[in-house]
Amino acid sequence: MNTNTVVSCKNIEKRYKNFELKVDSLDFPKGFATALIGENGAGKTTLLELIAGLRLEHEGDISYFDKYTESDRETDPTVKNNIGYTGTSNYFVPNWSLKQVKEAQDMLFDDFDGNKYDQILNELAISDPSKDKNKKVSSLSDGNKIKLMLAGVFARETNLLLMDEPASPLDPLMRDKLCSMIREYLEAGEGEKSVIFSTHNIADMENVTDYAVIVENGSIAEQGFVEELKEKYTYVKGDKADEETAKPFFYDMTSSSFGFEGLCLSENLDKLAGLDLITETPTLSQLAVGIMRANTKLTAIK
Ligand SMILES: Nc1ncnc2c1ncn2[C@@H]1O[C@H](COP(=O)(O)OP(=O)(O)OP(=O)(O)O)[C@@H](O)[C@H]1O
Repeated sequence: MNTNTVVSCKNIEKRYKNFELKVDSLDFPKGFATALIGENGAGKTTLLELIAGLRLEHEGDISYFDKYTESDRETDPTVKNNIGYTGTSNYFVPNWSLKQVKEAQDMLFDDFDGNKYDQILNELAISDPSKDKNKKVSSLSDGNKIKLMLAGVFARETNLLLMDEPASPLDPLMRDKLCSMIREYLEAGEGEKSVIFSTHNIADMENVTDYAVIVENGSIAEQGFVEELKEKYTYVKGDKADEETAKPFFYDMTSSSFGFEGLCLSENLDKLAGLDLITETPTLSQLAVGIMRANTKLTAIK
């Protein structure tokens, strides 16, 4: 698929004492929702924060909207104003009232739409703006603090949303609502708006994930449009008797006393001809877990 790029990462290296993120080339498609998926400590937050400009020191280059550099992101307000970011922890002052949170965002962002913000807070069932304006941020639950940040970014006129695990603290209904909000945001952008989010809630976010990037041990283990990945890999199940014959042609296999199952590269399926197997299109969860397990450095998981 030929697509434009909203964020392009080239030769990125970010080192900590016990960790290195190394990304040779990663282009996030413009007009789509991309999910960053990977085990704990894989480097998803590090990558998102490098893109958001919250961690500045690194090697390599990140470009935005096909033309802007990282230095443009810092100096040109049109770039910064075009990007919304939500992190895993609340960035509003705990002692602020909801009224102060709204005023601060109104002051910080020219494109902040107060009416839209109130409407989103209402839809997210966090507050009735006419009654709750004196409620303190600190009195909100973790999920409601995340909703406050989500309302803030969705109430702005941006072309790129970066969201670090937005679904984690949300209940299932609100995850569904978040998916709708992301879909509506993309549709309103008519190909110009993009979303990049990290998630461990793969099944809940599957229907809003167009492109997936699987991050493992600081590098990109796999990436692609979900529909293309579902063609590249096939989910295969078989009986115990065929396990040893099939194993060399599996990308990732788990076995029990009854049989085996796992991901196979579709191009290898002909090598399994003659075995009594069930083949299925993998779900995004099956794809992600299989790819994560095949690439993890945690031997206990293998
Ligand atoms: N400021 C820091 N100093 C040292 N090491 C760090 C720092 N920030 C992150 N790391 C390390 O970098 C690695 C990647 O962390 P990161 O938060 O990016 O992972 P993640 O994929 O977002 O994990 P999770 O799914 O648990 O949120 C971890 O080993 C972490 O300990």
